[in-house]
Amino acid sequence: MVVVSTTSSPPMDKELALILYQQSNLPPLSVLQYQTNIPPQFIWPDHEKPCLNPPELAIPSVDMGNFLAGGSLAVSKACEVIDKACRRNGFFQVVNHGVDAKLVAKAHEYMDLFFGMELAEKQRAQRKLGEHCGYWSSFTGRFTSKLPWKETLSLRYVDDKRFSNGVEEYFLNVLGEDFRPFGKVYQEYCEAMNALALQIMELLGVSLGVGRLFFRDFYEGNDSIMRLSYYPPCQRPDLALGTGPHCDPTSFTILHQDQVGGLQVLVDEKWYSIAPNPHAFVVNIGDTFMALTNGVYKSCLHQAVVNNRSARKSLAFFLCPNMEKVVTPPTSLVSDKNPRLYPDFTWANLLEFTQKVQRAEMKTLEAFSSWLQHKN
Ligand SMILES: C=C1C[C@]23C[C@H]1CC[C@H]2[C@]1(C)CCC[C@@](C)(C(=O)O)[C@H]1[C@@H]3C(=O)O
Ligand SMILES: O=C(O)CCC(=O)C(=O)O
Ligand SMILES: [Fe+2]
Repeated sequence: MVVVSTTSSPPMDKELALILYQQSNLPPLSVLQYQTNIPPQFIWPDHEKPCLNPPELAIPSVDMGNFLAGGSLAVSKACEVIDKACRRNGFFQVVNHGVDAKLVAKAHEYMDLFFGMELAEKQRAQRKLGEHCGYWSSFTGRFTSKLPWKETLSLRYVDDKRFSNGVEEYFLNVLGEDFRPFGKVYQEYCEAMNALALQIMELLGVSLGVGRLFFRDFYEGNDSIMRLSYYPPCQRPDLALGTGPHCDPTSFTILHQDQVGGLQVLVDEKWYSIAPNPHAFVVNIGDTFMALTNGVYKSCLHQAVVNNRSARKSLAFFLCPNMEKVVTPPTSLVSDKNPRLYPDFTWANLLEFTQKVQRAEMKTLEAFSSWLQHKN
């Protein structure tokens, strides 16, 4: 069933509307954003309906400036904050991170340009079924219910000299020479995120007592995902969700959200919002790192809500291990008292699970573990 209210929509090319209707039964969000009658595919069940005005989370801040300056007292202070946050819910933010504010601003600017393009142009980078990179929007996706109110562009970033210009080349190969400036900005942004991610890994190694280089080395050659998310306004933010409740299946995420706000996290069964801070990156532990620490550091349920006033953007760098690396916790984190919680796996296994078997939601790690054990 399609619910199309024609009252407040801007005009749309009739031929395009027809093609889209035939393909998916859903008009694109550029049309739906004006409608109060939203298609049922976007309406989330009652127990997952968005919480619109939750209290703000007092998110712990880690000053990377002190760490970068190299003082050992500063490192142990930062690690104390990280350890406490990661044992509890896996969310903290980093400030004085050394990433150029102009680069972050450019990355947002180019998102406006990309998502503002004609649909057919964006679809030249269409993400294929079962793959995790490319342009994606709900009406072209693999799901039919609990659709997220967003469009995304996901890019693969590999920390390997052999793919040193991989992001830039993606734009050139898929979208053409005119997109070189996009490629350059996101190449540079991914490199900055990778450098920051490896620094945070050093802090995580110290805070878990496994040594400063343990995780840093593990994530060398990482095969990560850079995702640009664009959330158009929605006339029924009480019914729809930009990104539904989930734990990131990845290792950790470094997120920059714009000033609009919409990121929420579930702590002790209650939703809290994470206020935008243009100078900070929000970091959250994902399921892969939770497994790598044998459950000591937690991944935590979060979501992104939408609003009826303005579009929202976020830039997420999902750090992932190299596809071949076996995710197995260091021996110091396993004992009779703390037996293994998850089987050994590779990121290739978990990625396959989220792309071909079950969408990442709540309890993905448990579902994945039993799928893997039955598969082998
Ligand atoms: C490997 C991934 C799958 C998702 C993108 C990255 C990391 C986060 C995952 C995701 C965002 C979790 C919520 C559901 C999802 C389908 C989405 O809303 O986009 C997930 C991504 C995905 O499967 O594409
Ligand atoms: O856009 C956001 O603020 C968060 C999105 C998110 O959690 C994700 O893409 O995994
Ligand atoms: Fe997430």
